[in-house]
Parts: sequence; structure tokens; C-alpha cells
Amino acid sequence: MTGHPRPEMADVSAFSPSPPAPSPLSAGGDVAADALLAPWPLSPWPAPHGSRPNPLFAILPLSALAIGLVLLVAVAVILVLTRRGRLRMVGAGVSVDGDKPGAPASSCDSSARGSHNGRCYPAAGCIYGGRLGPLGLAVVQPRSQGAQVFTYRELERATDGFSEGNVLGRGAYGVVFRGRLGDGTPAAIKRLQLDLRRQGEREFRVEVDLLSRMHSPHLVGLLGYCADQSHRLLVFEFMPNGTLKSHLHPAAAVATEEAMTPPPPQGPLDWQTRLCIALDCARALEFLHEHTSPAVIHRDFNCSNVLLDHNYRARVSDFATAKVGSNKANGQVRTRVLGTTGYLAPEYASTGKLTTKSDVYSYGVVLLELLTGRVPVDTQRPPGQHVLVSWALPRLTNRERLVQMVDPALKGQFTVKDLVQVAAIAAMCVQTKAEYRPLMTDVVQSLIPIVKKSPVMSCSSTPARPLQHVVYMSPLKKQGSPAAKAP
Ligand SMILES: Nc1ncnc2c1ncn2[C@@H]1O[C@H](COP(=O)(O)OP(=O)(O)OP(=O)(O)O)[C@@H](O)[C@H]1O
Repeated sequence: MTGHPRPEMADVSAFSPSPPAPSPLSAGGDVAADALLAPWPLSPWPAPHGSRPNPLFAILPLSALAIGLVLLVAVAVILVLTRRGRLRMVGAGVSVDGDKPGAPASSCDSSARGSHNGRCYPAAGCIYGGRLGPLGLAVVQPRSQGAQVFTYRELERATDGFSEGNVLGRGAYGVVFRGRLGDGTPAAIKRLQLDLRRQGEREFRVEVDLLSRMHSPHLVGLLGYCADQSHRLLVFEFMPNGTLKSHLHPAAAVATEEAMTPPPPQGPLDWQTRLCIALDCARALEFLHEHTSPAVIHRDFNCSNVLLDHNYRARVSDFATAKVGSNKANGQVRTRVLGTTGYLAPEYASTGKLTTKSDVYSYGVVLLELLTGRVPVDTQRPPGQHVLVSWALPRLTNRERLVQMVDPALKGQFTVKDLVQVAAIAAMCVQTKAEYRPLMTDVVQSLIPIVKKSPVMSCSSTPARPLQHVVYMSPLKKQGSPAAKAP
């Protein structure tokens, strides 16, 4: 640079340029000298006095103005598109913490949807398709694996007009019907009852949102859903052996209408089946806690939400109250206390502080039910035995008392060594202090060797239904085990 500071563009019109500085090139030939003396056609500066004004002085500001305008419009378009995209996300789903409903659900009526053979496909306009709420889960599956959208008509046909004879059970949010879909697939169809305040809408959204993204052999699969006008229905894989509750506590399940029919008459679940169920459930919770990001907290894990397939393999269901977000500070979410009496972790019940460890506590209660055959809260029992956890905890660490507390239906199908190990896991899970409870990964790892030892079946493969009361160990008495004293 020489000593000529370049003027700012904004000052161009008011600025009188200094004459061109002498150039070393002017000492050269004529052509070079002419080129230097003639006004440079692309010079931004006005021509010297007396010469014709350069037309570029008019064109340049105009072009600058035009470019500026184009840029402005482009920025505005980008802003509008970004904002629209954000609104659509909020409208379609639930918030990250899952408590606040989004915009009112749009219907999936025939005018709004793309259809093929009368079936509505979400990508063509139905709200619960691939762009569901921004739960931010890393486990996003391709659309082809997603849930289908059904019309109300289709589900009406599948359930014989929602006939009473097809009622499988009733839950807090609606009635579940047995059904057969158009292609012959058996299904469990849950018809949610929306009240005047549209309670149930949030549960519907969360369940569709989560289950259409999470796929695990240990979770009940969502085949589809229907959001046709005011109807809200969920279509699940049919689990022919009902809930774990209907097997462990058949009378209680029938009394509350959770199960309309008593369980199949094969008798109580045997020890090995119970172990496999425990492992399947542990894997389901491990998946929710460790294999999704952010973690999903089930929030209502209990034996009504454990369903059994034709091989008595367990799958966890009912994500209506699930919560996403233990990615928050300290892995905690503060929330309304929802769940089932007897399964609630103490810190969650008293303060609403929810973490994955709340699920671990509930899991511990289910493990105790599998061990003892008792319900979590039973006011019919003698004082001191009403609450399963408080009754069981001191017994879990005492060999003799432990053997006595085992479900009498198990009649010596287990070794005391295995029993002690399972009891130790249960005891850890129901610790009052959340930080002393194990991770579900630890529970899975502790259960695997116990389950594997069985000569009858292994939970790592899909098992055939084991025989009832398979005694795969010699009677415990012969081994000098105290279990022989079990009733
Ligand atoms: N996929 C399924 N296959 C077979 N039966 C099912 C299935 N889902 C639910 N059921 C039956 O329907 C009943 C009601 O289920 P639902 O999920 O509505 O309620 P719940 O889990 O028992 O209770 P809540 O919703 O109050 O926690 C269950 O107890 C079970 O008997």
C-alpha cells in the first residue's frame, strides 16, 4: 500500500478523488501511458472535471441495492422456513420432558391422509408419522418399521364392533380388545377414553411417540394406531399369555377387571420361567435406561405391565406415563407422582424426584413378587406383612427366613445358592437410598449366569414353554438344604 487510504464506500458520492498517483508504468511505452491516463472504465471514482460522467456510477449503486434486496429476501425465507419447521415439531409431539401436550391432534380422516387400500400412511399428512414430537431419541428407526395408521372402521371390524366378548381387560386409560387385523394378524387394541378435558391424549401421544421409535424384543410392539377424529386407539402385538399379574395373582387381576379371563389352566409359573421373566424384564429396562438417548424412565413398571408371549417370554408394555429426560442435571426429573401403589420408589413418592433408579426399585418389587407370590400391598395380611418390601427386606439376607418366604408353589425347584443370589439382587434393587440401587445393566449381568445354569432352558434363545413344576434339581432335602423345610 502507498500513502493513499482507500475511502469508505458510503462516502463515495461526496468524495472528490485525488488525481491518479504517478505510476512506475508510465515510464513505459505509449500503450501503457494511454491506459494510465484514460479513466479506467471500472474505476468507482467520478471522472475528472470536464469529462462525460461514467454510466457505471448509476449502475453500481443500483446493482448493490438489488443484491442487497435479494440477500434480504433469502434471509427472510430461511427464517420463515426454520420457524415453520419448529412449529410443526412442537405441534406434532410432546415436549422433551413429555409432560406437556403439543397442539391438538389432527385427525387422520380420509381427506387428510394419503391412503392405499383404505389404509392411512402417516408420511402423507397424518400427524403421528415419522415426524413425531421431538423426543430426541437416538433410536430412530426407518419408516418401514414404524407403526401403521388405521382407520376407526378398520379397528371396529377387527374387534367385531368392539364387542364385550373381545374385551381382554381394562386399564386406567381404556379398554383393551382382542382383534384380528385385515391381514389376519392377531392384535390387542386399546381404545382410550378421552374425557372432556381430553385427558388421555397425552398418554396416547407418548405411547405412539416412544413405541414407534424404540424397538426391542423385550418391549411389546406397537403395530399401529388410530387418531381418527376424536377416536384414539393403539394397536399392539397380541400377547396370548396375558399379564404376569394374571399368573402370579389371578384373583386380584380378575377382581380389578385387568384380565377378563383367568389365566390358562397350566398352574403357577415355575422357577425357571420366573427367572427368565425376571431377565427379560431386566433387559427391557436396561434397554430403556442404557440403550436410548436420552434415557426413558418407564415410571409405572409393575406386574400388570409385563405381558407374556406364547413362550412365556416377557415383554414390557404401557408407556403411557413414561418419561424421557434423565439427561437433565443429575439425571433427575421432577414430576407429578404417577405409578402404582406398592411399586413407587420412596424418594419418588415423597418428592416427585424421578430417575432411572425409580424403575430399578419397581423392578425389585416385581422380583419379590416372583420370589414370594405375594402382592406388593395386602391389607388382609397380619400387621407387619401388609407391605411386601418391608416384610421381605430383613428376610432376604437371612438364609433360613429366605427359604421360608419363597412362594409355596415353587416347591423346591431351585437351589438355595440361586435363591440367595436372586434375593441379593432384589434386596439391592429395593434399597431406600436410590444411589445404593444397581443399574439395570448390573442386574442383567448378575441374572445371566443364574439363568444359564438351567439344563431345561435358556433365556438367551426363544424357549419352548417349560413343563410345569419342572424339578430339575434333586429335591433339596437330599442335598441337606434348608429349602427342604419350605412349605
Ligand atoms: N398386548 C396385549 N396382549 C394381550 N393382552 C393385553 C395386551 N395389552 C393389554 N392386555 C390386557 O388388557 C389389560 C389392560 O391393559 P392396559 O394396558 O390398559 O392396563 P394395565 O396396564 O393393566 O393398567 P394401567 O393402564 O392402569 O396401568 C391388561 O391387564 C391385559 O390383560
